[in-house]
Amino acid sequence: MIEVKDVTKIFKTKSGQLTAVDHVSLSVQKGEIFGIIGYSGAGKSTLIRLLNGLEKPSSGSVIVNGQEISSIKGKELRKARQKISMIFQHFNLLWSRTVAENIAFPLEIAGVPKAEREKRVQELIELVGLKGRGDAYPSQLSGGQKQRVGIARALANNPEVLLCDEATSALDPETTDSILSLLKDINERLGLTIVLITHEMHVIRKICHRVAVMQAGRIVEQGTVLEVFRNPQAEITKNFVMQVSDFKETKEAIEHILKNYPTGKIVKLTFVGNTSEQPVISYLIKEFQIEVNIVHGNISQTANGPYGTLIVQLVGEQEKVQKALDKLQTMNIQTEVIAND
Ligand SMILES: Nc1ncnc2c1ncn2[C@@H]1O[C@H](COP(=O)(O)OP(=O)(O)OP(=O)(O)O)[C@@H](O)[C@H]1O
Repeated sequence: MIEVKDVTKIFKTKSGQLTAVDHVSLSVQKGEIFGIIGYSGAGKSTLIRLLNGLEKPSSGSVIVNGQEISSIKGKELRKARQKISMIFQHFNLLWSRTVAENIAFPLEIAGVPKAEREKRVQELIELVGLKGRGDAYPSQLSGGQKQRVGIARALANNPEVLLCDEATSALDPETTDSILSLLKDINERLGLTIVLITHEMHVIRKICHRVAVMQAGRIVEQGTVLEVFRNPQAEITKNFVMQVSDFKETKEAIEHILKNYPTGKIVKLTFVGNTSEQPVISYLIKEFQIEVNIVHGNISQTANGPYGTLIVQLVGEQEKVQKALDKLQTMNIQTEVIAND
């Protein structure tokens, strides 16, 4: 659905040339939710603007829905853009228009007749959960409701792709979750391809199928969300994964247990998919006659399935502890020894 091939974007600034996007390649499948995560200045906004032709690459090509967005312009580009919608962090609503009139706006531009427009607006209002609020003005809505209007407006012309530029960054955590659920629901119901940019790993974990991590204009890592969570490679990715893993608590818990139980091995176990539901602890105790103390545990749901980490202290004869670790590997549970006695 989307092919970004070796794209570089260089801006000319007063202080010289600035490479915002640096030899980026990625592909997004139809119906997928693809997340791009990075800190401020990583080049995410520039990359997403390249996807709808708001920016032109300095080199490389961008193909969306079979059309080379990077080389078309004028009327042809405007037409292609109707199928590539976007929602924004600050919603970008028209403040003097009602909810219904905001949603109708892209339909007016596309020349849809009035009766058809009104019908479509009502459908969209219901789809995003704003029934009864059609006559309200944006200033009368909460942040979450404003973003729902943004989503309805973006869906008006039945796009193939929805681009989300930090769409939940201005919202509180609960509202963020409700907007993410709405996006996931729309993705599933309409088969809409979604590309989102964010600096929050929570957003990636909650709805994305695949993720690319961006740093200084480059993609330093990409893969399924489950794989990246389980086995982050780059330092920056490890930091992002830590955002959602209560690491501080874990560190304190490990220090506490090391002080109180200075024997045994402290091991981090990582489970994915079905392995997260196996009765591992009781199995280890029974099978290897070792003591297993739980230090910390956490299971998260991702769009690719559950993923969990468990930090345990294993105490017992060294040989038995080693056998238990070997066995865990064969059960597709990743083990990492954090501290030895
Ligand atoms: N039109 C422009 N002209 C000059 N420099 C630009 C332009 N747009 C972006 N940049 C620069 O390109 C780099 C990447 O910016 P970009 O906005 O794409 O990053 P980002 O990851 O989206 O960060 P943020 O979330 O802060 O917007 C930054 O150094 C920025 O200053």
